Amino acid sequence: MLTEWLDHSLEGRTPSPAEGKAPGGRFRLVAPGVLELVPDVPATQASACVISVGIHGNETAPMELLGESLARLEAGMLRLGAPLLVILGNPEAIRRGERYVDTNLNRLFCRDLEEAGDEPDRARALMAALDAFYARHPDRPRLHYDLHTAIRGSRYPRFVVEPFAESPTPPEQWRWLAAAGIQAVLHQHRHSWTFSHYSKHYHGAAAFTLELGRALPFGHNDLAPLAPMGRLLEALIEGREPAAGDPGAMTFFRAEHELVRHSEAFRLCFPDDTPNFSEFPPGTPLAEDAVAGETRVGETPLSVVFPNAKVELGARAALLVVPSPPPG
Ligand SMILES: O=C(O)CCC(=O)N[C@@H](CCC(=O)O)C(=O)O
Ligand SMILES: [Zn+2]
Repeated sequence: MLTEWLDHSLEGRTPSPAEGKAPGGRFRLVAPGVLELVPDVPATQASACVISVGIHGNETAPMELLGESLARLEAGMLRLGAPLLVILGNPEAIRRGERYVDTNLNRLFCRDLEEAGDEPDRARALMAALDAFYARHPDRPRLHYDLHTAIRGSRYPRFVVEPFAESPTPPEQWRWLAAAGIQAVLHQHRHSWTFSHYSKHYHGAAAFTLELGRALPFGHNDLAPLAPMGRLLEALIEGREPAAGDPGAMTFFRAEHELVRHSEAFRLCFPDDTPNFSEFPPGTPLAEDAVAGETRVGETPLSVVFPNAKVELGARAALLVVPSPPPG
């Protein structure tokens, strides 16, 4: 049933049955593409965990990775030990194999959202599901891993974005992420209204956007480099303490500026396939925009992450980042 849930949700069918037993607990469908797993006996230290995939419809490796873990749970190779909310973010975009249908879902997770449309409606449904889930577990640590893949290659193929928020990230997260093969951490410098930011900002969750390689169609992903990440997800599902690695093995960055596309004529001054975290020396022209003019690197070298000249008007076209000391 758990593995069929992914397929049925993508086919737009309501999985049947909508609730039932799973090894160590039970499952229930909360909303289309939203599955709650409730352990019979949650481990004392277990977090209330949200794992989301497919917020962007063309980012398939996380769906395959999560599908493998759900299959192992269903087969009895894992035992549920933590309250878990599993989310398939944008089913219609996944069906089309596109990043989004009308607008980027991962910019809409704000309680003041007023826009109408399918993606705004989906954001409201996901925010409501997440609010209700965390409210059912008021005394547990909260965690949200929002799994993505990136459009371009990267000097660090596996990295996380730590959303900006008041609540500090618990230090064990750095050890878990290091053991899971994460190579770099990017600390956001301002509110970004992404799904992981929602959990951190409104619920104080330890929350990250995880970039797990490049976006490729279903069936073209090499999941081998993601095996340590799969082990982290499975430890969380079972309510076990995840393996700890050395955070010193990861490279830390913080965002310094954001390039925004203000006009149709916006263009980046470097090739489209420039890998994430490529560094540009002082004085390098980075972007030209009919409204904002030219952006150049100032006195400090800057590295570029998520460059994309074709974003919607008013949206982020790149993050400009600098190295930063490891936390703590
Ligand atoms: O590769 C790209 O340009 C985009 C990959 C992606 O979807 N990244 C997320 C990052 C979210 C964050 O800033 O936390 C996004 O753009 O939504
Ligand atoms: Zn994405």
